[in-house]
Amino acid sequence: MDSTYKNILIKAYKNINSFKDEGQLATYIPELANVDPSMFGVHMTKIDGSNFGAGDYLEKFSIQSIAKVLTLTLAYKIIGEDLWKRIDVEPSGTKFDSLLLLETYKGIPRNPFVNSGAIVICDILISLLDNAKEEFLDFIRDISDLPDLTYSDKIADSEKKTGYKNVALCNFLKSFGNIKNEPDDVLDFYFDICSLEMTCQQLSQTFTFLANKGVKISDGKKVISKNKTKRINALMLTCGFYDESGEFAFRVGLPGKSGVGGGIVALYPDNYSIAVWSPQLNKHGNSYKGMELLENVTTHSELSIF
Ligand SMILES: NC(=O)CC[C@H](N)C(=O)O
Repeated sequence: MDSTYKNILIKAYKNINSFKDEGQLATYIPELANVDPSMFGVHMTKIDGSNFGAGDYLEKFSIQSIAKVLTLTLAYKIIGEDLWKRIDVEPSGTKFDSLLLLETYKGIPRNPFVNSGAIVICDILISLLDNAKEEFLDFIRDISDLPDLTYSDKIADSEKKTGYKNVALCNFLKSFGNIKNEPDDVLDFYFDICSLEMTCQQLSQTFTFLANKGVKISDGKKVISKNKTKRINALMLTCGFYDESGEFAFRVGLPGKSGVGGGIVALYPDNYSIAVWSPQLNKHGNSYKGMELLENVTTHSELSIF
């Protein structure tokens, strides 16, 4: 990777690493409370394949809600625009697990990235595929060129034991007719996709297709059309950080997606994908240092979509 980018990443990493972390671990999923809170890594992959990482970028972590972009990609690829009959494309302005607007909008989630929207996507995939759990894994292994990617049973089981809010969301959606399968099956699949583990390097590599008009950078294979890529990126920009999506666009200026494991992935279309991990979260459930680092990178590189 060219030295300008490397230097920007190294400087940003060192700078933010010296900050006092103002975030907290996500303890509502018991297994996530066992993560070393001092972990901090970043990795960038450019669409020419060059890449560079700093800090703990080779450590695996739970990608949690970042997986929602990948389930959306697969469902959207298969059923196209019919998807939007069951999920809207508006920012929610609420926390990721809020029940509030579901009643107002009669069981239509505001967008695919709040938990309710991602649960509906899981339901859609279960209806479309013979074995959603295995076929989704095949899909992400294929788009990432990472055949070893897998779910963490430990994390999925931990969330299954305590995920009462998601159980409530799924049953509430079912009462409006927006869940077609058994809620238990849908929730099992939802907890599985949230338990996926990746390193920052693997995550930035996996997301390069969204920075490359829907095309894999390794072999030129189309993952999803240009138009659908535009829409997925638009959703990441407007809804990727829940009630902090405006703040992320304002400070960082890139489409991105966060997870309560402390990961964030962001894209600069036609240029690069970047993944950062620091497990301590701000009050909106987004990585505190992760956001600081990405703001530093786009400010010093003077490269953002705006
Ligand atoms: N924002 C997130 O990463 C939330 C995902 C988490 N599995 C949950 O449903 O609560």
